[in-house]
This record gives sequence, structure tokens and C-alpha cells, in this order.
Amino acid sequence: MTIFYETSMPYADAFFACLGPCQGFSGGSVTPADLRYASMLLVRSTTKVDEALIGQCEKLRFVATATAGFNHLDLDYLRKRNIPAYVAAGCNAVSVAEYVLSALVQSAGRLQWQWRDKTVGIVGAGQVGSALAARLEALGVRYLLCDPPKQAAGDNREFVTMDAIMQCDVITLHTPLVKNGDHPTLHLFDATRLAQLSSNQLLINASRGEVVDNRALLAAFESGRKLNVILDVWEREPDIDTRLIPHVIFASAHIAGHSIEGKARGTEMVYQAACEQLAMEANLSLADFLPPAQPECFTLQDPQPADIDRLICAVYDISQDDLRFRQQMRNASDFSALRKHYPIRRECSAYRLNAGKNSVSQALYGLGFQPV
Ligand SMILES: NC(=O)c1ccc[n+]([C@@H]2O[C@H](COP(=O)([O-])OP(=O)(O)OC[C@H]3O[C@@H](n4cnc5c(N)ncnc54)[C@H](O)[C@@H]3O)[C@@H](O)[C@H]2O)c1
Ligand SMILES: O=C(O)[C@H](O)[C@H](O)COP(=O)(O)O
Repeated sequence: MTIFYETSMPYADAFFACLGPCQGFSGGSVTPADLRYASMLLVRSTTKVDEALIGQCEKLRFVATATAGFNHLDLDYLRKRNIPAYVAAGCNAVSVAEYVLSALVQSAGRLQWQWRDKTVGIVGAGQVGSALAARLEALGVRYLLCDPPKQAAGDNREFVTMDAIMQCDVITLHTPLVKNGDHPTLHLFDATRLAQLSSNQLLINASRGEVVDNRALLAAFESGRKLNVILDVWEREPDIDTRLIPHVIFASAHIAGHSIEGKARGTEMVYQAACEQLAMEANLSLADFLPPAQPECFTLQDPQPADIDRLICAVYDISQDDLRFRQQMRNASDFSALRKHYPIRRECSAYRLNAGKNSVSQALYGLGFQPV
């Protein structure tokens, strides 16, 4: 029995070594021959798990991904083979929510608006959409949710239609890539929807690149339309259309979910699922490995509303990712390298906050900062 795992999972060696014989591989490089004797295959999104990869892999009993998205797993094929598949649902939801908050803060100057007075339309009210909604709630920012599958399933939150979302100041996309069925998201923002956006709105895509028709978006920009767009995800990653970059407010290499907690929580969840498969006790936890944040604590004598923006960006500053992206992004291998060598980024919950008790400090605790 050999467990094969992608080495891009933080703390993978430490988590998986105690499960039995293990072998690491780097994302995208594993071959069907390598996996001949694999009993478990543990991946991130850069390994496509389909018949071509595992067709000859007769001993395979379990596949898991340390990511929230799972469109790199051929679930129909895994079902046909009776191989259970585990997805680390929600592992990086907080990371993406904090990416969106930083995007809102940092684009406010460019858009010349007070972002906390705006209405945010959240498309997809799953793990990420809900984490974002909770943070907007803590900050007193108005938001609307659109999620037809959840609404149809009886989720008792209040939902609006896409038409209502199209009236919001900010529209932020948090759906999976769905190609068929009643609520497809492939090119949800096609030429028609893009044509409905005004120059007073902001569109953020940190879901999957294909949710926005990138060709139609480029055509809109090149025709002179003034659209405010922030893209973390792109069609055809890593071989993206670089002509879009100069037109967007912030551009990054699919790293919204790449806080160290977001990635390592994925490893921890996969470890727990593997333990369950092997009927072993899961004795390790993420807290055993995460280093303390730097600084460990923020102190505010007299917290003011401006401190909220300052601390959001002190924890994660989207403009730094944008700068690196514009400086380094030339071709597909740059895109992959930017992801592979992503700097350590922490979540708000990694920091303690010494700020007493007023409405501003309460809002900051609502973002996850730990009260001293
Ligand atoms: N950029 C990143 O780094 C990053 C990180 C995490 C997740 N993601 C992407 O974001 C997606 C959302 O992540 P999640 O963890 O919240 O997933 P999730 O499955 O918890 O939530 C997705 C939600 O979208 C809803 N949905 C599906 N089709 C819809 C439609 N047509 N209109 C509106 N809502 C629809 C679903 O009902 C579900 O509630 C993932 O599938 C993944 O593709 C990207
Ligand atoms: O779906 C997800 O969880 C995210 O898109 C995640 O950030 C993908 O990360 P990757 O495996 O490509 O590093």
C-alpha cells in the first residue's frame, strides 16, 4: 500500500508519514506508471484525476483533494470504479473572504467611493459566500445573496435573483464551475451580462475563470467600455489571456484561497479523511504545525473606523499580489511559478488584537482577530 500525495500541500510529510508508506510528487508531474501501486491519491487542483491518470491503478481505494473546488476530479469515473472521493469543503473559505475584503478596501480609492456604504451582491452562498457574508455583517455592510440551488433546497436565508444582483454596486462570484443542469455557471457572465454592467459597479471573480467569458470581457474592454473588474481566476489557467491584465483593477494568479491556514487546513482535512478510511485515530492537528504570526498582536489605543481598512490590509494586501503579478506574469509558467512560490500569508484569526471594547473593535473581532 502506498499513499501518493502532492508535495504542494503544506505539512504533507508531517501529516501523512504516520499513515504508512508515502510518496510525494509535484503537481501535474505524476504519471499513470508512477501510480501503479497507489492505494490512496491525495491531490490539490493541479492534478487532474481521471481515467487517463488512474485507469491502470487497480489498487486505488481512495482519492482526496485538499481544495474546495473539485472540477479536477472526474467524479463520474471515480463512482464507476467505486473509489470514494473526498473534497476539503470550506478549507479556504476564510482566505477567499479576506481576499474579497482587501479587494474592496484597496479598490475604493480607484472607484472614489466609500466601500462600506455599498451593497455587495454575493453569487454563490456556500462556504466562501457565507464566510464573506458573515464578515460584511460584522462590518455593517449591506449584502444580498443569490444561490438558486440552495434556495431550491430550502435554505432559509433570504435570496435574490440574478436580476437583483445586477443592480448591486459590487458583484462577487463564489460559485463552482457548473457546465450542465438547471443552474449552470459556465459563462454566467457572458457578453449579455457584461453589457448590463455600468462603470459604477465592481465585478470580482475569485471562483473559477470560466464563470466569466474572458473573450467577451476582453472585447468589452477593447471596445472602450469602462468596466471595473478584479480577477483572481482566469479561463484556461495557467495559459491565460494576458491582454486582460492592463484592463483589470487587480490581477492575481488564483491565490485568493492561498493563506497558509487555507492551504494547510486542506491538508489537515484530507489527513482526517484518510485516517477515517484507514480506521486510524487522527492525532495530529494543524495547530501542531502553524508558526506564530508576525506580529503576534496588534494594539489599538482608541480604535477608529479607518483602523478597520488598515488592519484588513495589514493582514492581507491584494495590491502586493497585483504588483507581483504585473511584474512577473508573461506566460503560463510564470502563472504556475507565482502560485508555487506564493509568500506566507496569514488569516485574521492568526493575530491577537488588543483594542478594548467599542464598535470598531467588535467589528474587528467579527473578522476573526482574537481578543487579548
Ligand atoms: N480563487 C480561489 O483561490 C478559490 C478558493 C476556494 C474556492 N474557489 C472556488 O470557489 C467556489 C466556491 O467555493 P465554496 O467553498 O464556497 O463552494 P461551495 O460548494 O461551498 O459553494 C458554492 C455555492 O454556489 C452555489 N451555486 C451553484 N450554482 C450556482 C448558480 N448558478 N448561481 C448561484 N449560486 C450557485 C451552490 O449552490 C453553493 O452554495 C469553488 O467551487 C471553487 O471553484 C476558489
Ligand atoms: O478550489 C480551491 O480550493 C481553490 O481554487 C484553491 O486555491 C486551488 O488551489 P491549488 O490546488 O490550485 O493550489
